[in-house]
Amino acid sequence: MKEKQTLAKLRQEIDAVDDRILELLNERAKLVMQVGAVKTENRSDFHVPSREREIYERLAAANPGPFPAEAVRGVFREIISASLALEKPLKVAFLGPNATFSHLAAMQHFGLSASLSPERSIPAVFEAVEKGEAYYGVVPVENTTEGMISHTLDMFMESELKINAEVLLEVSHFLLSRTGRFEDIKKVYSHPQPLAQCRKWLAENLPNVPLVDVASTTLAAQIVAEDYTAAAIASEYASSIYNLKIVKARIEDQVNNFTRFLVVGRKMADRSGDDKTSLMFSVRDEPGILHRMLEPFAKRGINLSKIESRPLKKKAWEYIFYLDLSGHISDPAVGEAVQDLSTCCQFVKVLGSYPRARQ
Ligand SMILES: O=C(O)C(=O)C[C@]1(C(=O)O)C=C[C@@H](O)C=C1
Repeated sequence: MKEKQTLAKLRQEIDAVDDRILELLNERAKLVMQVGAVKTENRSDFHVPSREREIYERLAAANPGPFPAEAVRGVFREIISASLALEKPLKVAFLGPNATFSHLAAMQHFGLSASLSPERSIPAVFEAVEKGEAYYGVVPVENTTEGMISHTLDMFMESELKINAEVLLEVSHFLLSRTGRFEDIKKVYSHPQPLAQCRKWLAENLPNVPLVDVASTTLAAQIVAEDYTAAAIASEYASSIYNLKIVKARIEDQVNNFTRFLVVGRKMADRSGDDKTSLMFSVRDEPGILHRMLEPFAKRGINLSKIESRPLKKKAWEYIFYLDLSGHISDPAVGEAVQDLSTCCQFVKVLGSYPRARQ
């Protein structure tokens, strides 16, 4: 009896707090709608990643607890996502179909109030944004075990879209089937990337079972939903959508398997104070060129976090380099270094400056 009374009293207090939270959420929503009206008048961007970063960081620093720090970010991501939808519903294209890791990355970045639309391929995501059918696009660009996803990098050769944000997602692969039993598995379906990322585990645990490449982890889950003798490697989220059992969780060979996604848009993102810039440039294959290329950055103490080269398909012995560096293109040192770089290159293209992702 005593317990019942205590719980009832505490729940009453929780209800009162919830009412206050709701009132404050509406007060906030009204302010955001005023921001939306100002932006409509001035034709400014509704989505401002640098402002969102500022909000998350200010609240993380101000949070006295015991409400967990990671949860503060999740709660505010949804508040901001819903607020932004009040200003203007944000359409975001991603590499589909639904339930792929790009879908999870888009949900992680834009929250559940954004209108997310699956596209068939990486070029189709770029095209949707270029044509204005979507405001942003989300595509994978590299994985910690498998390296760069060259399809995405190659898109920047022709496209004028800019990188507006990066999203880091811990990718965990699940072996899924209808029965959930190891002994029933006669075939394993997945996209080539997850198959590669689970190569060792598959060789040790299912050595004689054929592996079948399909276009996406979602397609693999769909096939397996109809076939009791097959298993799929897909996300945990796919198991709930396609009603599959988990045969084995987390079968990736390397723990801490992260995939990096890019958010592309038509404009350059504002400076947030902790940014990265991505560049692409081409040079002739001649002695000392690598040294000359890196000097403008070393001279100014600019940190380079990635350098990748790919042969230029149209011309033999010429290379395209992709470079990620610390700083925003509007920082004087970064701007000058890029200017210097252009004197020893055939061409330089700034792919975007964007807030550094937090893990
Ligand atoms: O401050 C703004 O520019 C807003 O539009 C408001 C708001 C928010 O909810 O706080 C919403 C969307 C933006 O991406 C950033 C912040």
